[in-house]
Amino acid sequence: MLEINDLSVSYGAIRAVRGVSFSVGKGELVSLLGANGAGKSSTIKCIAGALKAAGGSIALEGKDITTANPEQVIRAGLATVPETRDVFPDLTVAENLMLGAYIHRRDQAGNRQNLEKLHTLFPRLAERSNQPAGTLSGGEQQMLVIARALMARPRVLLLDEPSLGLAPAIVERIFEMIETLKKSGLTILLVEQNVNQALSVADRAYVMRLGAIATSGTAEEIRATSDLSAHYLGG
Ligand SMILES: Nc1ncnc2c1ncn2[C@@H]1O[C@H](COP(=O)(O)OP(=O)(O)OP(=O)(O)O)[C@@H](O)[C@H]1O
Repeated sequence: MLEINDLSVSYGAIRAVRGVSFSVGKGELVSLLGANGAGKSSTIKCIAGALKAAGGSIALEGKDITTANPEQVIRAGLATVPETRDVFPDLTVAENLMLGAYIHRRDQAGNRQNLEKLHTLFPRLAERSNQPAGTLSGGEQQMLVIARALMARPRVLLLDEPSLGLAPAIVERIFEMIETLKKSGLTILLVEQNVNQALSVADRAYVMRLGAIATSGTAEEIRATSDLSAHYLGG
């Protein structure tokens, strides 16, 4: 579904991502793990079209999207939920969701149908439809940005640190939703600092360290890797 080959990302002289390769199969949930500064967000931003690749390639369902801009990436079938979790605070929950459906704006019937489906998955958002998004709690805003990305009807979803700064009980609920999305057949790439939570839902994982893939395997293999903490602690 998603094939990253020898990807590099630079900020001027800083090489944040150095020849990273990985893949995500259809219906798979793959997690990208690693300590602060390992290069996870830079990788995600590059896939999403928000950063230019300095080298390598990105293919979605066999189609090259390496130089695609963010709108072209979404149109190709890949939506991203950035870690910044930014909602439009003065717009209502419903208006925020409709902005996610921008590329399908001529298909109002399809959008209504998709919105109904998402309201079943996120009942809290249905209850808060007419409330300004800025008044939602952190967990509700996270649900809103995930639902807004799903309004684009992607086949691949990129989630950047969905648990960041949320209380443990809310994190549990966010991960339950991620599992539900996976069961619906969605292909997911999940960037996380919360290793245990990520491995509890992931089929496979890649661990990044200093801009490169340090280790990879099934969730069980990664869990059993004795040097996982070393990757996190920089050992
Ligand atoms: N806009 C930028 N300008 C310069 N350097 C940057 C910029 N963004 C990131 N970097 C650097 O690139 C490297 C990788 O950062 P990145 O945010 O991709 O890591 P990360 O694994 O996502 O970390 P975190 O979990 O803290 O978000 C870091 O050394 C960081 O300082």
